[in-house]
Amino acid sequence: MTAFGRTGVQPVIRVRELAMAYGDADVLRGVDLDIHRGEVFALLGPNGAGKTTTVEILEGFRQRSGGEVSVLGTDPERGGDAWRARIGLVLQSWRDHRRWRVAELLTHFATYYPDPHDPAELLALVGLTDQAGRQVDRLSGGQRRRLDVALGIVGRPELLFLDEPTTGFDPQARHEFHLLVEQLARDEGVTVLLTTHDLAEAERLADRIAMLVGGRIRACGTPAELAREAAAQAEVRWTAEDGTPRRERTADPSRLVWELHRHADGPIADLEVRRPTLEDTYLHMVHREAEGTDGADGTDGDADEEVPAA
Ligand SMILES: Nc1ncnc2c1ncn2[C@@H]1O[C@H](COP(=O)(O)OP(=O)(O)OP(=O)(O)O)[C@@H](O)[C@H]1O
Repeated sequence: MTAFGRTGVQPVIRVRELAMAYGDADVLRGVDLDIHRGEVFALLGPNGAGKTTTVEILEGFRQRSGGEVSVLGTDPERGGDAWRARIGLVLQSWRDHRRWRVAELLTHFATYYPDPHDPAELLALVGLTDQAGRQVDRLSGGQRRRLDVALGIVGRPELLFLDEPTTGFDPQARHEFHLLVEQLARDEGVTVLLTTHDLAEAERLADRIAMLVGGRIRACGTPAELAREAAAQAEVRWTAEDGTPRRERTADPSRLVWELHRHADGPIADLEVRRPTLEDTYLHMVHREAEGTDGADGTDGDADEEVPAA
């Protein structure tokens, strides 16, 4: 974990009390976020939680109902062409230019930007060199998505929005895409905001993860911090002295292991501690919200906090 939030540098994305209502329906009820330069940040949440709404507000495509938003130092509602050129979008629904050839399309998009990537180099980077002369509508789903990514980054954006980027990727393509995102963040300092339903992808790629549930950020931090905040329980497994397999869930596995050792005559057979996964944490958060047991007490993910409030 880097020292994001402690540098005093203006975050790339700063959101305070963001509210959004569609008619009578409150979708966002006071979202706070700080996302810093070079950070890969994942926004998770159940269907209909408001992830796309949030991202569209940040991209300047949707007008918010309330709150403050700054993206690259500008309110997206007032962002002009120069601001937009600093942002890359990889949307879910890009379906234009079917009859163009891959290299032609990328070269054409490059002309919109002052300092674009070299199209041939970019095709190599996303693994599409062999498809350079192919018509867009002859690409496979995964190849098409790689082209979407190439189009999203051709202008050397400082900030890249990735909306469910690897849907339809095979495992190899997904792996290569993850390497590409890591490279963009690490080598070029690109800030990435990713929405995904793939928890393994979020865990693999993101420096920090925010969980948007019930119109608020319910938790924000590294996967380990989220697990602590959710107090999701670890599972301890062992084989008892009479040979019976045992398992117990606990928030304090080291105490349980210590107790086991205190009462045992020798080593504990097959002892195993399984820490809560991001999926455990996520499901815990979503269930807590559904049951109305979340206090909504202001711990909603001020991303400046290195360790979220317990
Ligand atoms: N233009 C709109 N008019 C009215 N309601 C909308 C509009 N767009 C979204 N909504 C509603 O707002 C809520 C949030 O939608 P949004 O698409 O932001 O969720 P999401 O978290 O991106 O969901 P998913 O994971 O399914 O993509 C949903 O209940 C949706 O029906």
